[in-house]
Amino acid sequence: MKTALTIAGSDSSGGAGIQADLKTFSAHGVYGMSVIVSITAQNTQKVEEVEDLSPRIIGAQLDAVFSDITVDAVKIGMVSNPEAIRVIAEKLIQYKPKFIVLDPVMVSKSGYDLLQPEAKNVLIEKLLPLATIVTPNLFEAERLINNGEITTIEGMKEAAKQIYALGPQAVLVKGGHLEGDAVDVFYDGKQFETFEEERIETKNTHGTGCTLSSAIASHLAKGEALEEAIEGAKTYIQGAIRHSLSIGHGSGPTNHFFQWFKN
Ligand SMILES: Nc1ncnc2c1ncn2[C@@H]1O[C@H](COP(=O)(O)OP(=O)(O)OP(=O)(O)O)[C@@H](O)[C@H]1O
Ligand SMILES: Cc1ncc(COP(=O)(O)O)c(N)n1
Repeated sequence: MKTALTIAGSDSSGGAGIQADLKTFSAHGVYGMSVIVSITAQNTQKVEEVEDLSPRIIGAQLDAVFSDITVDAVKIGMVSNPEAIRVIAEKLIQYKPKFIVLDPVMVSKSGYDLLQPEAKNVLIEKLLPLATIVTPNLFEAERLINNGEITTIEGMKEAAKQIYALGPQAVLVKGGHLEGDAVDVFYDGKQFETFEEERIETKNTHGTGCTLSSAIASHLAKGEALEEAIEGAKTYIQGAIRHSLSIGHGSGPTNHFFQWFKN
């Protein structure tokens, strides 16, 4: 069985973060493992509190996994602070996993900062160059390049190019927050490709970015080429949003088992 590792924050409500990633890996038939960077007390309405784990225990989790198990793909989500980012980068350079999908999580859908402001430049410097692909949403893409608001597909293409110049092997700028269809723009330094699905009208989009990035990691772990992996992940996220769950009083989670259990 192929394996994937998520390095991210825990979401107590199970809709985003580590929990969404592990459910996504399972739904793809990939064996999931986790390195927890931070613990959030959150639900579908808000993030109440965040507590970061020490760089020491983050490093120890990474050593424990990589020293024993072959990791076919890594997904990185919420990394919270500069010290955590530094130890993650150091260990990834040491262990050299074949694929790294970096979701540069900055702010929760409910508006809480999940990346400390001073950590942004460390993420750019230390993690972007290690990424097989980085998957910012519009807000994150704007913050990565500090070049104004992105409001069009052309703007997403320009942003993808500028983010590519920061060192990742490829970029997928997600258009979930744009008007109209859900269009994501891919750039790998050679060509652009757009991945398009019909927009689904729902408030239940908690964890969509986490789900998409771990679905890409799952497909890469199974040996698919990058564009094929994105295509597969985009089909998956569409089903997971279409059958998303009205759990809680706020923005409900994606449904990872929609093939078997439609809500
Ligand atoms: N309402 C929707 N209908 C269809 N696809 C959507 C919808 N909202 C988001 N998507 C898709 O879901 C994926 C995640 O995009 P989004 O821009 O929401 O990421 P995100 O903001 O990082 O997510 P989150 O922070 O909630 O985890 C993208 O492929 C996007 O196109
Ligand atoms: C631990 C963790 N990681 C990521 C997100 C982003 O997801 P969303 O933007 O849907 O709130 C989150 N809320 N919590």
